[in-house]
Parts: sequence; C-alpha cells; structure tokens
Amino acid sequence: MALCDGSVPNGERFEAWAPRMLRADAGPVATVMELRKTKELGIHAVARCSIHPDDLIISEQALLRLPPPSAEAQRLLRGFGELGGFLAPALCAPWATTSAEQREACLQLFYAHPGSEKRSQGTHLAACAELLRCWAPLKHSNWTPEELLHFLHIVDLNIHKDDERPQNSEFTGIFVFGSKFSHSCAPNAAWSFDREGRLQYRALCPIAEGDVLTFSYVGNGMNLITSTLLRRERLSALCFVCSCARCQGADMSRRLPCPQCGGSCYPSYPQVDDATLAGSSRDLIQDANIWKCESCKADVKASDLPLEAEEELTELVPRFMQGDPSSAREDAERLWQLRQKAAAVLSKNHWTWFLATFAWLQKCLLCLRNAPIVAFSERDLCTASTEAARWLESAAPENMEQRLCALFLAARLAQHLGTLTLPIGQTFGCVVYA
Ligand SMILES: C[S@@+](CC[C@H](N)C(=O)[O-])C[C@H]1O[C@@H](n2cnc3c(N)ncnc32)[C@H](O)[C@@H]1O
Repeated sequence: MALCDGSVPNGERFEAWAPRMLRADAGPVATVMELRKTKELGIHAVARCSIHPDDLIISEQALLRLPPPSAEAQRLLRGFGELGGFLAPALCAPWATTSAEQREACLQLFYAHPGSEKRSQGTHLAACAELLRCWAPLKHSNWTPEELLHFLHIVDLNIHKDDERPQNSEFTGIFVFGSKFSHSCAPNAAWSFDREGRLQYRALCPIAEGDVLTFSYVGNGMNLITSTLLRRERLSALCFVCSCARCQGADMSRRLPCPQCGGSCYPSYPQVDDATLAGSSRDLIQDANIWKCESCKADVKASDLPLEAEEELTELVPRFMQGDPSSAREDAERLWQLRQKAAAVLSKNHWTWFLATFAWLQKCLLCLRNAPIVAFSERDLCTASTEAARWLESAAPENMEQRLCALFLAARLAQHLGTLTLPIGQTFGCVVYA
C-alpha cells in the first residue's frame, strides 16, 4: 500500500525514507496514515483507519538532530546579534557526519513559506554566506548561501523541540513525517520524545478514518483556550492562518455581554489571506470591528464593549498563573480577584474567566500541599471545578487535552481533600474513556 497519494510531489522520496525513519510499532505506517496534498493544508497526514485514544500513530527517527549550540558556536553567534537565534541551527547540526542524501532530503521534503523566504534575502543571506565561510563543519555541506537560508526557514517552520524538559534538548531536530501533521486548535494527537529521542505521536481522542492528523503548533496546556484572535496572532509567526474547525466557527472562547440585551456576543473577524502573511506579519491580523449577539442578533460595535478591561485581564491572568510556586498563596488571592473581575465585566463566557478559575484551582492545590492554613473551602473548589467544566463543554468541547488537564486537577484536589464530593464524575466524566 502506498504511503502517498498521487497529489504529493516527490512522493517516491517519501516512500523511500519511510522504512528508514519510521518504527513500525503501530503496524506498517501506510496502514495507519496517508500523505495527501491540498491547496488549503499543503502536504498533510490523514488517518487511514480508526485510531483509539493513546494509540501510537508513528515513532520516527530525526532526519537531522539540532542540539543546542556548543560554546564555540555560541561565541560565533554573539557576533551576529539579533540574527544569532535564527542562525543557531546551522551551527548545531552534526554536519561532518551528515550524508549528502540527508542534506538533499532536508532541502526537498519540508515546507518553508515562500513569502518569508523572499523577505529574508539581504541581511539573512549575507549572514548565511558569512557562516559558510567561517564555520568549518558547514564547509562540508557544499551548500550555497541560498540553500543554507532555505534550510534555516525549513527549521523555523518544522522543528520539533521539547521546551518542557531540559533533558530532551539533545533530541531537538527535524522529522520528515512528523512535520506533515497539521496544526489544529483542537488537536487529535500530541507528540513527545521517547528515551532514545524518537518522535512519537499518540492519539488524544478517537480518530476516524479520513480525519486529518493534527497537533498544536502553539504548545499544549492552556495555550489553546485563548481567543481565535490571540491564536491567530501567535500562528502568524509561522506564516499561516489556521483553517481548523474552531477557527472557522464563532469564537466561543471570547464571548462578551451584549450591551443591548445582556445576552452574549462574539467577534466577527475580518478574513486574512495567508498568502500575504510572511515573517513577523502580526499587523495583518486584525481584531473585529463588529460583534454579533447570539440572542438578539444585533450587530454590536467593538467600541461599545469592555475591550480595555479585556486587554488588562489578558495580560494579568497568564502572568499570575505562571507565578513561582513559592508565591502560590498570594497568586491564588490575586487570581481570585481577577476571576471576580472577569465574571463581572466580561462574563463567565470569556476565556480569561476560565483561565483565572483554572489557575486559581491550581494554586489552591499547591496551597493544600504546602500551606498550614488555607483561605478557601471545599465548597469553593467544588463550585469552581463545576463551572470550569461547563466552560470547556460550551466553549471548547473538542479540546481533549485541556479537558483532561482540568479533570486531573479536580482529581488531585479531591485526593488532597480526601473527599469525593468534587464533581469529577458528573462534569468531566464525558472525557474519560472506559
Ligand atoms: C510544518 S508545515 C506542515 C507541512 C506542510 N503542509 C507541507 O506542505 O509540507 C506547516 C505548514 O502547513 C500548513 N498548515 C498546517 N496546519 C494548518 C492549518 N490548520 N491551517 C492552514 N494551514 C496549515 C501551513 O502552510 C503551515 O505553514
């Protein structure tokens, strides 16, 4: 069975690399997935059979590892100032042991946005020429400055890097097939490195035959509960506008009270053409001027909505959520106040209210573990957990990882309280698979 359908350019090259890169733990790869190409997603992976939660989809070796720069490389990069971060992968790869075939595969099997490459001529190209001249290991590559620049854009868009675990930094690299998983804001798969540094994708939820295989390009945890606008802004750094179902539909994470009827309204964002996106084109992502009320159907002007308070909460809630565990008690108090403010001004439909609630519950768990006296009751925890579960159900029902995070938090709180009165069964039960 062929791994690529007829639409994939260089299909025979992918077929040739598959047996060398992919471990067949999940069965021969072509029985699990297929590569296809469409105008909307470019080359992408699609499930060929139904896949169960936690099933291994692929397990892949890196085509090229890009571990952190050595001390010598860091010294050289300092001379390049702001460009240093972009150029670092060119110095990290083990060029002396990389074959011509691998280098060719690096240039041919990955996607880089043509717009950002065009913008990057000039300074970037001159820096690549300089690197080829002064970095001895790179001389073996025989690459032209244009090829090196293309490689760097490929790394920018396709790198797999585990920012959560410092011990995994040696495993950073580019992976031919893992890089064909598309982004979704409600992904059906997630990846991690195994102990040997193989990239492993596992299903987060049931995946049906024909479904596009996806993960989150903006990290997991609670990054995906933010508004479509914020997710678009983050993804603009990768030069595309997400076409997933969540981004195409109404922005349910960002509903505000309708000034006319008190119901809730959601933003109607202008369309963005991602062909025009290149490099740091954040300015092209625009906020909605008009919002639509779900209840009275009125068009609401953005200027009539509490957008300043929204901006303030968007900045403060994540900041206190990320506070050091040693300040859990103070952060819990601050998050409780922010949660009250979000509820009063933006409503309990807004993502900042959900995030403040989730973060407050997290801090309460830390306090339960460490503080001699706590300033909340079991009832407070129970109410907040139930409300958080309801928010997920109404605003992000397909976001399995976020729902599981909330479920585990509620379960840990219940364990620490020695009670089963927290609403684990009723409110989060729907995400547990028997
Ligand atoms: C890492 S590459 C994925 C492979 C690529 N599609 C190819 O043709 O080789 C990332 C690119 O895929 C496309 N892409 C991935 N997810 C997408 C999504 N949800 N909506 C639109 N484009 C997407 C974008 O062009 C993005 O820059």
